[in-house]
This record gives sequence, C-alpha cells and structure tokens, in this order.
Amino acid sequence: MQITFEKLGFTYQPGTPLAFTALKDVSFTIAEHSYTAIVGHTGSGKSTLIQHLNGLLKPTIGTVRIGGQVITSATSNKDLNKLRRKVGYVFQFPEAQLFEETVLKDIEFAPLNFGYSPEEARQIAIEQAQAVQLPTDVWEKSPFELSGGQMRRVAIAGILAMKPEVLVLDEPTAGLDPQGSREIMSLFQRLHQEQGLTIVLVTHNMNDVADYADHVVVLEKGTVVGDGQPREIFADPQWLTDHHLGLPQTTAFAYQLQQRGFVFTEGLPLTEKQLAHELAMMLKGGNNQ
Ligand SMILES: Nc1ncnc2c1ncn2[C@@H]1O[C@H](COP(=O)(O)OP(=O)(O)OP(=O)(O)O)[C@@H](O)[C@H]1O
Repeated sequence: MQITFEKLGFTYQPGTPLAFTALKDVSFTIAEHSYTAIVGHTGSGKSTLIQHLNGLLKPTIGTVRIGGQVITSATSNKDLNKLRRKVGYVFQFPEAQLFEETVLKDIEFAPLNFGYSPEEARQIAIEQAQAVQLPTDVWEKSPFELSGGQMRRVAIAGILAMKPEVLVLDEPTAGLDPQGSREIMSLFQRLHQEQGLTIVLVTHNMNDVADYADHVVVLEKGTVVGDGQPREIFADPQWLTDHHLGLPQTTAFAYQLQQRGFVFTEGLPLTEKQLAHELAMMLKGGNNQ
C-alpha cells in the first residue's frame, strides 16, 4: 500500500491554552513495498506522525492516503478500524501487552477476535510463531517465562497474525542487547524481502537506517527537512550535524578518510561492505594518497 501525507498538520489539545502544534505542512510519499526510516531529533514529531498510519491520531488539517483510504479530521472511527487490520503497529516495548497463558494463545488472540475459527486461528498462530523463529518448545509456555528477545518475538507474531500489509516500527530494538537487536532487525528485513511488507521504521540508530532502509525522511520541529535515499541524506555530514543527527559508523569512518584525501567517487559509503569494496578498489588502483 502506498502512503501519502498531504499538507498534514497535527495539534495536541487544540483550542485550549495547552494547544501544541507537533506537525506542520508535512507532505511526502512512502512507496508500496519500501523500507522507510523516519529520523529526527527527539521531539521532532516522529511518533506523532506514525500514529496517523493506523488511525491512533487523525490529522488536524490535511490528509493521509493509505492505499485507497483517505483520512482527514472528519474520518469516523469505524472507518479507521479497517485500517488497523492493514497496518500493524509495533509499539516500543510491545511485550508489555502480552497477557495470555501461553505463547500460541497470545498470538491467536487477534485472529480469534477477527472471526477466525479456533482451528484457523491456531494455524495462523503456528505459522507466525515459525515466521518469527520461536522454537517449538516455547509455544505452550507462558510468554512471561521467556527471554526479553523472545517475548518481543511473541508480541510481533501477534501483530503479524493480523496479516498487515504495512508494519510500523517505533524503536523496535529498544532495551535489547546487540545480538537480540540484530536478530529482530534481520527478522523485519526478511519479512520485507520475502513477504513484500512495507516497513516504516522510527529510529535514532543511523546504522540501522544505513543497513536496512531504502528511503529516509528527516523531521525537525514538526516539518520535513529531508526526504531521499540514504546515500543522499548521509552525503553531507555538516548538514546532519546541523539537524542533530549522527552518521552511520561506517560513513563516519569514511568521512575521516575523505578529509585525509581519499576520494569516494560514488559518495560516502554507508555499509561496511560498500566501504570494504571501495577501499579495496582504491588500494588496487593506487589512486588515493
Ligand atoms: N499528548 C501530547 N500532548 C501534548 N504534546 C505532546 C503530546 N505528545 C507529544 N507531544 C509533543 O509533541 C512533540 C513531538 O513529540 P513526538 O513524541 O512525536 O516526538 P518524537 O520525534 O517521536 O520524539 P522522541 O524521539 O523523543 O520519541 C514534542 O514536543 C512533544 O512534547
């Protein structure tokens, strides 16, 4: 599903002395099957923006188009229910919402609510437990006996059980150790590549942006200040510093090399693989000092 924001604005508590405009004149498009990262300094409006994707918030002004559906301030909550099935929303610390006695019961909760028979719901739960690589010996355990990373997989499987077309991820690796973080990010990449899920990722981790995203949107004080491919967005380290953003580790290292005379003909590399390739080419060609 393609998603388009058109001149969207959002104000918290409008018409009161506490009114605060968190988004202003936001316009950009997320292509179907893309992997879009939304980045920006703390308080720039990232969470407010993505809450428009499943109708948790409605625009104060302007529109969001998601697939064939147009959402405005006048859209009814009943119409938003349809959207909530198509857009899976992985909140920060989604495991906080687990509540059932067993892992499979937790995953099948949504399909049962959406009218699938107990047999169908169990089948969906098994498929999703496999999709997130939960070992079979935990399926009948209480989710609360599992490790933090496994609990998060249960919560994600429960969201995937609704068969969403878009997956919205709000800092999905928060609180996980480096290995758990890598596993969860690889899981989303697999879902994106194998099932064609459109992914919208909010993150402060620029390495994840470089490794996974094909589109980056930069927010600042509620407006879009950057919209392009990662290589374009990360091309100018000074611009990133001015907007309180970091560089991916690899790009930061490449920038140091560039300042010492290395020439990267295709722009600063983003991933270790790209950097290794470009360094190997240069060293073989001997065209850098
Ligand atoms: N319920 C609310 N009522 C009033 N203002 C709010 C509310 N929620 C958020 N805000 C304000 O809106 C602005 C944008 O907040 P938001 O949480 O969308 O930013 P963010 O980019 O996601 O930040 P972070 O990176 O810290 O999660 C902030 O100034 C915040 O204080």
